[in-house]
Amino acid sequence: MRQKITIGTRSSKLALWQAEYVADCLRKQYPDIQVELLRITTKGDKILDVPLAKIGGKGLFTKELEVAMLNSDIDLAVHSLKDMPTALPKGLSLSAITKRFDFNDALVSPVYKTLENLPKGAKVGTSSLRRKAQILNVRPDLNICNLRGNVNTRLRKLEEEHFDAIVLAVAGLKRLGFGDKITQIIPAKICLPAVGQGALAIETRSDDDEIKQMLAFLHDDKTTDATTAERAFLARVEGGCQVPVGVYAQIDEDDKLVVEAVIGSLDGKTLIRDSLIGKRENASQLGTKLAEIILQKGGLAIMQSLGLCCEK
Ligand SMILES: NCc1[nH]cc(CCC(=O)O)c1CC(=O)O
Repeated sequence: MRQKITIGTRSSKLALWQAEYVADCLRKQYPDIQVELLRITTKGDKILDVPLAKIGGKGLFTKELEVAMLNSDIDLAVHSLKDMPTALPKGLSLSAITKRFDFNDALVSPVYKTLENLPKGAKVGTSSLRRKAQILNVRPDLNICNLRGNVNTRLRKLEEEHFDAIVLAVAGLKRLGFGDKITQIIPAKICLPAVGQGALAIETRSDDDEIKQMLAFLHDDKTTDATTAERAFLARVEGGCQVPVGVYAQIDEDDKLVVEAVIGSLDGKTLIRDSLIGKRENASQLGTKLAEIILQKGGLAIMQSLGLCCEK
């Protein structure tokens, strides 16, 4: 067995927390192995002032890490699953998906606390088209303004730029110790999360069987099945975070997989939302099928109006 494992990570506080978390798990599991972090800057980290939807490009936060892995500078990369493109570069695999604890989005609104309580026309910060469309659907009066940057930056801008509320993932806030700033967990019936939100993905070289085996203890079956359906949905609509697409899958009490998803128009007036239930072993087909249904019910027209084609 190898003596040392090098984990590649972005340098944002959230990325470092995630990489440290996996490093600690590995150190506990394999006390004799040295585990190190190597910080790598990605394009997404460099372009901070442009809404992600405008930069486009898949794998904005992952590409440089993948190059390092293919060069064997690092053995694995830790990502938020939601930042992972649905198709990985040749030679790389998703080797473990960790247990998901929090999938929802959160409102941070020190004065008004909840969406319902926000005054008419309140200034709400998010650059996510998914969050924007779903929030406008229930509160068309709100003034949604762009808010980019990592979690710490966004919390700082909440005050500096006088937002009445900002929207962030519960998972990221909690990981960084900002759980107490959350004033409302936005229910999934209002806002479906991004694909894979709240789960960590560990990426390795496809042929590195040793590291894959070493990571097996971090793998969570239920989260993997659920996020497999979510990623299949996204792969079919080819949305990324550039379109208002939300999807959430979970395993119910009968061990069935329940997938819910939405495609929305940018103004939030139209939300095409539906759900499917099926067997866990058919996760991928279930996600694809739900995508077909939602596209057919009007999702395709929305995608086309955005200049995004997903006909297959
Ligand atoms: N887009 C950036 C990003 N990538 C992962 C998370 C949060 C952690 C997660 O969803 O697992 C965040 C911040 C956010 O959306 O608020």
